Amino acid sequence: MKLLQAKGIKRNYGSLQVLKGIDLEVGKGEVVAIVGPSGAGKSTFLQILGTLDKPDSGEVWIEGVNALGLRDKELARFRNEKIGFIFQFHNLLAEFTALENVCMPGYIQGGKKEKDIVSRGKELLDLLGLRERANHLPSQLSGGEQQRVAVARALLNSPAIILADEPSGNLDSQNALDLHKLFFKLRDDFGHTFVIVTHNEELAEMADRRLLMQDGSMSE
Ligand SMILES: Nc1ncnc2c1ncn2[C@@H]1O[C@H](COP(=O)(O)OP(=O)(O)OP(=O)(O)O)[C@@H](O)[C@H]1O
Repeated sequence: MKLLQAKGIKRNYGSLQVLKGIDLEVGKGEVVAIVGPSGAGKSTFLQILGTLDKPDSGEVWIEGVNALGLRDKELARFRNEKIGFIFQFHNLLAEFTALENVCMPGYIQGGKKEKDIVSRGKELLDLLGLRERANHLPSQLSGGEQQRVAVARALLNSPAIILADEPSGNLDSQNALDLHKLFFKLRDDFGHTFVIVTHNEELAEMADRRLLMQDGSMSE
């Protein structure tokens, strides 16, 4: 059983056929990059994989669960537990510290002890070289640090898969390279699995698979 399976994903916006029946299988510990021209539907596809958007037809299976078959509340819980998201703009909450932002998916999940959530949050900040930044607000962090906080947040619940949409799109080349290396370290050391939409060719070349999205279809 593959960790993630998307089958026959179709999505239209009005008369525009953005996704024309896309299949994708991702195994545990794989790093998959999706590239393609602007407007090709990469973000739309990633949103569907992340269960944030529903396709017009098709299926998304994660760890053997038919995600689109879940009801709203179950789906929200499943998403928070199984999927980590990293966006181009980190989307950190401005009024919360780095540590509080990282812990947020743990609080949302419910049923976890605050002490355990905080210790996991601190462990992740340590791992990502942000120990000294735990009590800083996002505005007090550099762009690279903010994005590493977002990575730590994505990892808090030890998700099955991490979906990243242009994660280095807002970073200078050195910070981008550092972030890319971090993804591979997280894969090598902990077996994390990534699907990354990117315009960054260097990252796409580093990935185990580079998929091209074009004209509503995807090819290797
Ligand atoms: N909510 C929406 N309503 C109508 N059309 C949309 C909507 N969202 C996306 N589209 C259209 O669907 C197409 C695919 O958009 P999408 O953002 O998935 O592309 P992309 O490949 O991620 O592009 P980019 O590389 O520029 O981010 C585009 O033509 C876009 O205009």
